[in-house]
Amino acid sequence: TPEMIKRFAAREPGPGCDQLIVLEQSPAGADLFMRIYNADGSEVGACGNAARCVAWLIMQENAQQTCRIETLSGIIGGSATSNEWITSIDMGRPKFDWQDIPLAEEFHDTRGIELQVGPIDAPILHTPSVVNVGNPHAIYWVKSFSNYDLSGLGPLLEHHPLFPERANISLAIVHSDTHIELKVWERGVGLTKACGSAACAAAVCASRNKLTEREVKVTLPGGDLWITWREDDHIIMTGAVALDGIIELATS
Ligand SMILES: N[C@@H](CCC[C@H](N)C(=O)O)C(=O)O
Repeated sequence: TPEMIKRFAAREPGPGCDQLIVLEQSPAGADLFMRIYNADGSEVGACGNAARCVAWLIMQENAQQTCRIETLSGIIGGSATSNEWITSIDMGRPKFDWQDIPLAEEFHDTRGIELQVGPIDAPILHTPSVVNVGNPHAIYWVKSFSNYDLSGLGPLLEHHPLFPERANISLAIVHSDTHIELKVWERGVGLTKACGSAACAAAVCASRNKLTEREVKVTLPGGDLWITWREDDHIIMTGAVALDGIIELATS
């Protein structure tokens, strides 16, 4: 139940988690169905970091080089790399239409929508890019993080009436045409150290806005991810998997 998930995910007394992942048999014949619950108990369609971890587990346990994971938003594919601890996920295609994100109002150009924070003539944040990569994201482009209190602004934007299904909110700094740095307020969670789907969302929006190449490194407080938006429109996320947290959980 949502109450049980909230208790399990609570950071106090801890260790807690951002998401609780439940693995089931896949009705569509993939290796598994991955059910994703946020810390607030809500069920959602995508989680890049969980996908990487679950793909790693499937491939290690079955000595496979690839795998298929069904989620509420479709089937995504995992593949092993030459490094045992680095996994790639094909996160599928981004959706940019306002109905698909979804937004409550029609916007033709989702590269930058009218959603500002602060006074009309001197907004603190403005013109976020929006995209759905299995879940909804809004990305504000900023020069530095120090002027913004994401823990204060995040909840307001997550619950803004423009987002009928709420949204994940990111602040993104474009350091170069191959490097983005990200801070994320996750829907149903709060500030996070890492968000794979936000990294994908920021990468495709940056490239769509001609701020970066189609292949970028995305730095989050918890580490780096490498995102490639392929010419066939699929987003490939590559990053590390570690077991330390799992060992800690299992023995405590
Ligand atoms: N909070 C997100 C789902 C989880 C995102 C995740 N941590 C990731 O790595 O992508 C949502 O509600 O959409």
